[in-house]
Parts: sequence; C-alpha cells; structure tokens
Amino acid sequence: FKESIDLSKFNVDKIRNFCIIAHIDHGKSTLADRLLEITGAIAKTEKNKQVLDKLQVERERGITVKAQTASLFYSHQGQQYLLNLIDTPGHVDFSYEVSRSISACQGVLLIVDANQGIQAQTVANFYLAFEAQLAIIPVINKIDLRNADPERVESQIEKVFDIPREECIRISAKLGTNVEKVLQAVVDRIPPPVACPSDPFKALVFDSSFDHYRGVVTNVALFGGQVKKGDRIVSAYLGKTYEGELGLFRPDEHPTQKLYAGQVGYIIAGMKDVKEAQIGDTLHLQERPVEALPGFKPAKAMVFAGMYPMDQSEYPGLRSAIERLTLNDSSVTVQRDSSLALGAGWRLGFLGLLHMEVFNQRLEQEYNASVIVTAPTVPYKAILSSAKLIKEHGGKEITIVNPAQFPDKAAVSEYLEPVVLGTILAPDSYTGKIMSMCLSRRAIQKNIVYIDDQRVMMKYLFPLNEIVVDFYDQLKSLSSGYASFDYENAGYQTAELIKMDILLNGKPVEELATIVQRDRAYSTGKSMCERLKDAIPRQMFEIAIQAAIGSKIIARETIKAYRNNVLAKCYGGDITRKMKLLKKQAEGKKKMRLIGRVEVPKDAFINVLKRLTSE
Ligand SMILES: Nc1nc2c(ncn2[C@@H]2O[C@H](COP(=O)(O)OP(=O)(O)OP(=O)(O)O)[C@@H](O)[C@H]2O)c(=O)[nH]1
Repeated sequence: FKESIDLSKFNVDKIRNFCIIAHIDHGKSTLADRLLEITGAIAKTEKNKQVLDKLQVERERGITVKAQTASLFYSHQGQQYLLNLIDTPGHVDFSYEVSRSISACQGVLLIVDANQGIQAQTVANFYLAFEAQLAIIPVINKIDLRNADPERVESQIEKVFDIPREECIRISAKLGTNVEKVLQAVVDRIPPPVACPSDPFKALVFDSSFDHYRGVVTNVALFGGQVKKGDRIVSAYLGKTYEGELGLFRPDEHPTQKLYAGQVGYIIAGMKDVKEAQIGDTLHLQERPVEALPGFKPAKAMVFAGMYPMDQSEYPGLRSAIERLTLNDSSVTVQRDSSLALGAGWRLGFLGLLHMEVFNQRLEQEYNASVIVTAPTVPYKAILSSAKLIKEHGGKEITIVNPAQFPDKAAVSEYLEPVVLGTILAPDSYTGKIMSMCLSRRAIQKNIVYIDDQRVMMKYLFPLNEIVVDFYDQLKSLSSGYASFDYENAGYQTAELIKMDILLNGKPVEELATIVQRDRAYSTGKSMCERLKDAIPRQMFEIAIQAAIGSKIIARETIKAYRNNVLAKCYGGDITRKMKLLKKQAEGKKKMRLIGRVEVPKDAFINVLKRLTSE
C-alpha cells in the first residue's frame, strides 16, 4: 500500500483519533485487525492475524506490550475520513502506556467480553478515559460465543459506568459482525481533534520506538499547524534541533511530504537515543517557538531487581542486549551494580512484575541472553533525621532500592513504603476467600459494591510489596481463574522496616541482606536459613546459618560437618583418574564464593535470591 496519500484534504473535522481499551483478552487486537481489513490497510488473510501485536513475546503471551498506531481511511456518507487508531497495551503494568495513548485521542472504544463482562482493567481503563474527558463508545465483543450474555453486560455498563445501554454496540470481532457499525460510531460520536491549521506547528510526542537503521521513531499528534519533510524541528524539552522525515503508520511506516493539524503520524529526526524523544515532549519549528504542551509525569519504576549474566564472560553480550532493549522501552531504569557472588550486573527498575518478566523474556528470546534475575523489591523511602546524612544526600527524603543503602534507624525519623489502590472483580462466591487473602497481605478495604446480582467489585489499599510477588497467581487460583485485578499507584505510607542480615559462621553475606516488614522478619529469616541449608553442601566443619537484625539473632540452621574426600571414590592407584577428580573439584571451587571459611556455590545464591520472597 504505497500510493501517495494527499493528507491536505483531511481537514480537522474529517479526522478522528481514538484508541481501543479493554481488559486483557477481550478482543482488542482482533477488533483492530478487523478495522484495518475493512478500511483496506491490510489484506484479509490468516497471516495478518494480530498485525498490531508485533513482538514475539506479544504473540506468544497473547498480550500487547507496546502500543502501535495505524491510520485508516474510511468513507462514510460520501465523505472521506482519516481515522487514527492508537493501539494500547492490555495489562496493569502498562497502564502508563494506556494513559499516554489516551492523551493523543478524543475518544475510546471500550471493549467488554460478552461472556466475562466487566473486569478489573475495564474499570481502570474506563476511568483513565473518563478523567481525560474522552468520548466513550462501549463495545460488547464475542457475541458469537454460546454463553455470551450481552444483556447482562449492558446492565453492568449502565450500573458501573453510568452509560445508557442503548449506546452499546454488540459485535463479534472474530466474525466481523457489526464491526462496520463501530467505524460509523467512531465518526459520529467521537469529536474531531481541537487543532488549528493556521497556528504554528505544535506536536505532542506520545510514544517512541527505536529502529536499528534510522534511529528513534517518534509518534506524534499535531495540535496545530503543519510540518513538512526537511523542516527544522526543535524539541521543547531538550532544546535540540532536528531535521527529519515524516509519515503515517498504515500500520507500517508510510512516508508523506507533510503532516497537518489534527493528524497523527511519525517523525524520524535523527535522534540517536529514545531518551531524546521524551514522552510528553512538544515539538515545534525552529523559527516558530510555541508554548510547550503539558507533559506527562515520567513513568516511575516500582519494581526493582538485579540482573546478572550466568557467567561473567557473557557480560558484554548481556550489556548490549539490555542497551538495545531499553532503547525501545524508556520506562526501564538501568543502574550498574555488582555483587560478590554474582559478579558485575545491573539493578533494573520496572513498572511492575509483568513488565519485568516480559523484559526478561525478550532478553532471552530476542537477544539469546541467559540471565540471573534476583528477587524483586519495591522502592522504599526514608525520611532522614541526621543532619550529616541530609547534607550528604542533599535532602531529607531518600529512596532505597537496594538493602545495602538502607540507612540505620538512628539516622531516620520515618520509613515509608509504596502503596497501591487495587480493584478486584470476582463472582460473589469467592468474596470470603479473597477478603482473607487481602487481609493476610496487610490490605485495607476501601469499598465493596455489587456490579450485578453475582459479581462483586472490591477496592483495597495494598502495600506494593505484598502484591509484587505471586499475588496475582494466588488470586487467580483461589478464584478458579474468575477474579481479575488491577491497581494504580497511591503514594506512600509509614512502615516499620528493618534490614535483616544473613550470617554464615558469624560473617554477614552482603548479597543476602534484605529489607523486611518488622513483623515479617521472623518468618522470612527462618525461610531463608532453611533454603540456604538446602543449598550449601556440607563442609569439613560445622556451619551456622543465622538471620539477624542488628546484633539480635532471629533464626538459625546448622549444617553438620562432613569429610568431603573425593579421592575416597578411587580405590586402586589410577593416578590419572585421581588427577581428574582433583581438577574437577578445583573447578567447582572457582564457582564458589568464600564467606569466612565457608564455600558457598553460586547456585545457592541464585536459589535463595531468586525465590526469596515467593512465600
Ligand atoms: N469467539 C470469539 N472470540 C474472539 C472474538 N474476538 C476475539 N476473540 C478471541 O479472544 C482472544 C483474545 O483476543 P485478542 O484480540 O488477542 O485480545 P486482546 O484484547 O487484544 O488481548 P491483549 O492485547 O492482550 O489485551 C483470542 O483468542 C481471539 O481469537 C470474538 O468476537 N468471538
């Protein structure tokens, strides 16, 4: 599809910018594919299934990670329209991407599965769109399913979102039923963008990606004026000047000579690093500066984990893989780190646990890197009381992402932990079980309502630390898969935090220090000692494994002494066999770390660090 497109004929009133929001698996990508087919952007073949889900991990997991954009041409009542579909990811961790996609739109298609009804992310996404004052078109999908119950879903939509049921469009994205009606609704119900063609060029950068050949591709929405190929463009954020190519996504890049007010497209301006393409930045012409649009708050990493190469010789390879991946995902923060046991590595910050898993999976799949990932932690804060430390840090408040930086209680007036507001939707028969699970995770109930005669919506304030590991899995399993969960950040609360050390024969093991909730210290300490006991082989002397808070020991395990004589296996005098065994033992030792006199195999660290908080 490479014919030249004359964009000048699309006045602002012929443009609609919209995105599709939905709970995971409710059919967003399938509907997007149908819209692309109907408008001729892609051919109708099996191969084109889920064109907007480009990454391998997306196809495999069936989730959208990175938002994509597509411009569609659509005739309605004798008029040609330019519809810009901005795809959005469908998981809690990526709600940041959803909100930035929304900022380039005037309306959304809110998809709800006709069988499953409203789920947690439907609610979260609805509020993002509602607060941004977008037109919301409710679409009930999968009406072809045998147990579809669109009536009931319409009642839920009326009750929870206060949208009249008559506004719902019932479709089957799979079969294409009523999809045309969706396009008509986009034209009829979503207002055109507010953008004045006679204003100076002003564009919002709402996303960016990295192309190995051409550098950074910025996705832009034009809030005013026009821009042509070769114009000198300035980024308001950095003040740098660029010159670039431009075009539309169809959904592949389709170069054009110009982009006009109200349109959505891309600019490739020779930026080398996505960090130059700040999301929320404003672009303008060099000779016509404009006032910058209100930007976004930068995405905040909420889950941190160490990443190390399996073997130090793989360090350079892993480094370049991480660099390349973060080029395309500016929400990952990277800091160099090193551990005595695991060698040189990084401490990476992610938006959430799934974000971390997806990143990890992409490292392995796309870059063939094998990595050790340590147990995730959340960013705690400390309010300092020691004048000396305040001076050192240049402020009272510090964020702690690494136990090694944990300031002593004597220098701190208050510790804080991040909290999130979680929404759970589930059939009411599971309410009791869910409530007691939430309670055991220190959650405070904020609200509970029935969205119909069988389904309950509960809101809880959770310490983030309590949901960062296996919360979602546990919720799914205790509700036989029927509960859904979403959360938004809700600031910080006071917490009783302490640093727990692990000692081997009295010597602290730096990489096993952890920050724990005071009343969890005992159980965490006990479980770490037990794990270490299993992971460290017996040695020639007794080994004491202890968990300690300051000088107080709170848990202990003992590994009995054992005479590890490898040569005992060789009876007779085969000297080469003896040499081989000795060499093997020496190699094994290289992979060990000596703590005091105790030899700890690398695997022991991996086992303890990896699974540490999963109980
Ligand atoms: N029966 C039926 N199945 C559908 C329909 N629409 C989508 N599906 C199926 O539902 C599953 C999820 O659809 P997707 O389009 O991948 O869902 P999604 O919302 O894009 O998922 P995320 O991108 O991860 O949020 C797929 O197996 C689709 O084939 C429909 O109208 N009817």
